[in-house]
Amino acid sequence: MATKKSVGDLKEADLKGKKVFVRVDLNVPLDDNFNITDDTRIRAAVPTIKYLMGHGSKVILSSHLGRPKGVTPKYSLKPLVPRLSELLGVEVKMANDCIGEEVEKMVAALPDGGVLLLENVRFYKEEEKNDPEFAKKLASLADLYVNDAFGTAHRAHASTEGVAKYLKPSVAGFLMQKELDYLVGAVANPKKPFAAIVGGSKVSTKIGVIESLLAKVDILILGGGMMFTFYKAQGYAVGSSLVEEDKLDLATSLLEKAKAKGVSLLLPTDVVVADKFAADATSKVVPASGIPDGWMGLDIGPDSIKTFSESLDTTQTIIWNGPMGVFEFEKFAAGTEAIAKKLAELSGKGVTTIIGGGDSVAAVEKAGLADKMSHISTGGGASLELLEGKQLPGVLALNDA
Ligand SMILES: Nc1ncnc2c1ncn2[C@@H]1O[C@H](COP(=O)(O)OP(=O)(O)O)[C@@H](O)[C@H]1O
Ligand SMILES: O=C(OP(=O)(O)O)[C@H](O)COP(=O)(O)O
Repeated sequence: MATKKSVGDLKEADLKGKKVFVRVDLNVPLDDNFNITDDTRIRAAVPTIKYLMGHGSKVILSSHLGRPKGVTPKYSLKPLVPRLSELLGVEVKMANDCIGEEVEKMVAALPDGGVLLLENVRFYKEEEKNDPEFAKKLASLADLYVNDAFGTAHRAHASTEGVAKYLKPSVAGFLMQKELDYLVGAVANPKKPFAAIVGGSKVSTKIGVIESLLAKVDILILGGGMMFTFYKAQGYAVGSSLVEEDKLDLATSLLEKAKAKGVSLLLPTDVVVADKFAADATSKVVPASGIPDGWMGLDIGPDSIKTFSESLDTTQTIIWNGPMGVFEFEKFAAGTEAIAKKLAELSGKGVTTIIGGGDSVAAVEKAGLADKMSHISTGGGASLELLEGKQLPGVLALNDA
């Protein structure tokens, strides 16, 4: 992917007094009372917005929230205004729509350095259809386009892709740039030795990532639910653990590929097994080759934690995608927590540690270690696609540097 022009490359004259359409990903979790339960994505959007405010731009913020079908009050962006205002230190104005006359009036009334938040762009079905007329209407509100919505960059929607056709320049925001620097840059040119840790529930959702990383890493550590498909492929009994029967051949071929490429592939040597899939299940540690009938593996065991930690001690760059066990249950969270702690410790020693979105981020946050890592991605699906080596439409649409 060619390097994209960044908001930091624009000159004072490009920004002062200009109306800037900024696509951000403010798709944050809200509880039943509309309280924000995790404001990471709002905080991550702040540097670009503050930069534009500081350069005298009129900032028009656009985002989606959830997956509404038409106008759905539950998915309004209004509950985000107080937190956004607090973080930006200004009173953010809120529009009741994202296009139309009312919105145009509000944009016209914005002072230099002012911020207007448009209502959920997915209230229009045209957004996800990437309808050109709708994209034109969004574009007509502004003079230039900044895309800082990394979490939605894998979607070719009107506000993430279409709008770039009608606004020049179209540039990347600071968050977008940081995500690409780590998830593309650091992975393509890592300080070596380079290790990848891949976990999560299924092999099928991670095949692309494993294959793509096999070409780059020195060490590949596999854990989580997917490990049992690899065990079974090697002839081990797996009890009632999660197995994808139709992926056994694929698991064998991935093991062979790793060997051929000289990648040190580590599978857990011991497993925490449970008598049922529940938080209060009876559990015990068994060797990988000794999973009893009727028991299911829900975490990696202490020997595996030790072996994985020792091999990570030798590395300079680590990327992690997918938990080591069912970390949502306290009893089976030890493996994931230990890996999170190890990465935090190694970050402190100068190792580059990258957490590739999704549940691994939730696990690191649960362990209170988020601020210790080199980079935590704000995108689940988007980071997965990047790690698979795919191009993101929201990035492709931007002007080259
Ligand atoms: N041994 C296991 N058996 C069943 N599910 C597991 C196991 N280990 C991890 N998981 C589950 O995998 C899920 C995360 O998988 P995935 O979505 O692939 O990860 P990520 O979101 O990080 O990419 C978690 O909900 C976790 O409980
Ligand atoms: O939360 C998001 O995706 P993620 O859960 O994969 O990180 C993004 O805001 C994209 O949302 P979408 O998957 O409804 O297009």
